[in-house]
Amino acid sequence: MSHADQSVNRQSLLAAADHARALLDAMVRLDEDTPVAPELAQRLESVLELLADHVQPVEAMVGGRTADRSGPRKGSYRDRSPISGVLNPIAPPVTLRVMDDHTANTTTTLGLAYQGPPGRVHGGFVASLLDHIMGYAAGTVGTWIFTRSLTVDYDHAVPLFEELAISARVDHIDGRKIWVVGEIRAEGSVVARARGLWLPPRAVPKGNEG
Ligand SMILES: CCCCCCCC(=O)SCCNC(=O)CCNC(=O)[C@H](O)C(C)(C)COP(=O)(O)OP(=O)(O)OC[C@H]1O[C@@H](n2cnc3c(N)ncnc32)[C@H](O)[C@@H]1OP(=O)(O)O
Repeated sequence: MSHADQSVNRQSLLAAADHARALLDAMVRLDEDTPVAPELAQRLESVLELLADHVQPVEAMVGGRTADRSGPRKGSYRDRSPISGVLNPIAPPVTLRVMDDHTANTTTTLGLAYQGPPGRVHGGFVASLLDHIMGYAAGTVGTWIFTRSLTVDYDHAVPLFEELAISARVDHIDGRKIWVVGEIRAEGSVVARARGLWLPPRAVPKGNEG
């Protein structure tokens, strides 16, 4: 495939992911008595049939550099992230900014697919957002790092349909331990805060030393 074709294909994939996001939103808002339910199920089934021969084997997709390379593996691991992956429809629209000063931030607006209590973002997703952005801040210190501990304070309701500003910074480093703080703001006010510990594994997984 030529570069031009690759670029067109990429744009089509991004558009498809956006449609899938819109579909998730429509699914959670559907009237349960809708007469289009049978046609909806049928059309989605035919979309899945279209994709059947084009999805990569899971073995090739699991992990980053630890992935089984025996099958084809095209595309970025980060594009498939459930929090910021542009090709993962469960990821909300998020553009990450990771800075040299060991900080990371983003903004996003969440719809009904992320609802916990009425009108509020689900607490587990609040924690996921913080974990992810804080993980990227920690990732400016070391490549192979994992969340070891995360404590979230839900100070106020995190609203749906309003722009959220999520930010994180490395607070301090103590040997292997990378301590990170993060927060979510809505209309300029802090609505959730977190503190967490990120650590590299004691040994880098075999085959990932480079
Ligand atoms: C590119 C995309 C980035 C997005 C990132 C998103 C974040 C993620 O999803 S990460 C996935 C979730 N996390 C995981 O799967 C991690 C699972 N855990 C592990 O693999 C291991 O526990 C690992 C590698 C983190 C740490 O292993 P290990 O070093 O053996 O842990 P452990 O010995 O228990 O703790 C290390 C140190 O931290 C200390 N510590 C652990 N927990 C705490 C805590 N809550 N408070 C204070 N200290 C603590 C321990 O006391 C120990 O201290 P010391 O070394 O001084 O004795």
